[in-house]
Amino acid sequence: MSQPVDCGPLAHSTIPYSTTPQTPKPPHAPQYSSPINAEPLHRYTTGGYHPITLGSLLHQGRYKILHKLGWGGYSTVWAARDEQEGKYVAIKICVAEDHSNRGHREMNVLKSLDDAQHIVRLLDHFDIQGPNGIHPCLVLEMLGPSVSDLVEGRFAVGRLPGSLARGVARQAMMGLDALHRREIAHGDFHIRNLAFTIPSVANIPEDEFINLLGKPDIGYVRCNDGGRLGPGIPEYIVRPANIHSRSRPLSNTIKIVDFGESFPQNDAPEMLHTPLVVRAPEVIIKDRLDYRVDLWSLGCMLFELFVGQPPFDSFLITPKILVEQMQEITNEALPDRWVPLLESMRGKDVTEDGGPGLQEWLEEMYFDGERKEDLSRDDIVELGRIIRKLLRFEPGARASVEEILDEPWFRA
Ligand SMILES: Nc1ncnc2c1ncn2[C@@H]1O[C@H](COP(=O)(O)OP(=O)(O)OP(=O)(O)O)[C@@H](O)[C@H]1O
Repeated sequence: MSQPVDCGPLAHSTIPYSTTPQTPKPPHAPQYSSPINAEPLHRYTTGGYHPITLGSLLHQGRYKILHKLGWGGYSTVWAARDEQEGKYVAIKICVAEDHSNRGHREMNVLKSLDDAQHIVRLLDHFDIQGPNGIHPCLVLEMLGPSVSDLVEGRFAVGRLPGSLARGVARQAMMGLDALHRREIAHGDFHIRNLAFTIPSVANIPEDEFINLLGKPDIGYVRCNDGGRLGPGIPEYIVRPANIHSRSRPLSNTIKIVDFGESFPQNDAPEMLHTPLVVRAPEVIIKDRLDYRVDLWSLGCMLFELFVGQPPFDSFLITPKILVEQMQEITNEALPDRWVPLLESMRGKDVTEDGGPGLQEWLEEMYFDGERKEDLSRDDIVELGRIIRKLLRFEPGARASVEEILDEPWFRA
């Protein structure tokens, strides 16, 4: 009898872009609560997040924490003033797991990409020791909202105008091409990991900078049984700054962020935590991985950038159904070596109802009659042809980023 295949973290299959904390949520009632809903409090534990307060000084007093910019499954990210250089930066304080391999991996990759265009700049790095362990800290250039935050915050139609989408796609591909030329894979390539740059805030006074981000909104943490907070628990949770509000000027430049899943070509991991909607089929099937996982994700990203939603639906789906959806949309047979692996996966079969192919699906989604359409049918046909070159099951059959960048449609 065939063995079921462990398909990795399925917990986030219900939410398209959720992150994957490595420590499972405790089964019992939460011990702590805060009126501000941000990073999960149960992750403030040994190996988890570092508790921090506004005004803290890090790295021998060089960086002063002023606001929170965001959080992910592996870090909290803070706006800080570099007192030495008189400028504002983002500090990504990673979790302390295994002395955070992920944080160090991200740091090493960014160090090797110092001169690459469309990649977030690493300005400095250091470790801090706290009650939950030793945390790698990455000092990054401060960026603005992600592409998806911008769409949510400023484009009621749920997608970018076609010309902006084309510019974003081109820049994302230039950044990815720079990575691939250095034989590095991103491993987590999607529109949430593309962020717009912001106009320089280098020389403004601290109170003006805080005004720009909005006064921090904090919610005190309390112990649900009325007891005292443990040593690794923060005094309060800060609501991330709303940097995508309409009033703030933005540039048209984007950069790729979040290199925590990146890997060099000669040291591929066995598993990646890319969100299920953009996860390459070889990751789901558990075949060998290499940088070409990014090419599949790029195909999904292009679809989502122009259409406003990803091509595959991962809502309450099993990996097996997702691969079957991929087969339907790409209209491709699975590589022979994957067939037994797919068969052995848990999950019920879908009925053979012959759903739409990629081109049909793209047109149906783009010309849905509800959203502004500023690209022509010819544009969408071209886009479909390009995406088709990326959404190929065999990694070796996928077009390189360079080839896609060279497409006349992207050079127009
Ligand atoms: N350089 C930056 N400038 C401004 N904000 C940033 C920057 N880097 C990260 N952020 C904010 O912090 C959030 C978390 O960052 P990031 O995705 O890198 O963390 P992570 O812990 O690796 O997350 P994930 O679980 O998504 O892998 C981002 O969604 C973004 O809102």
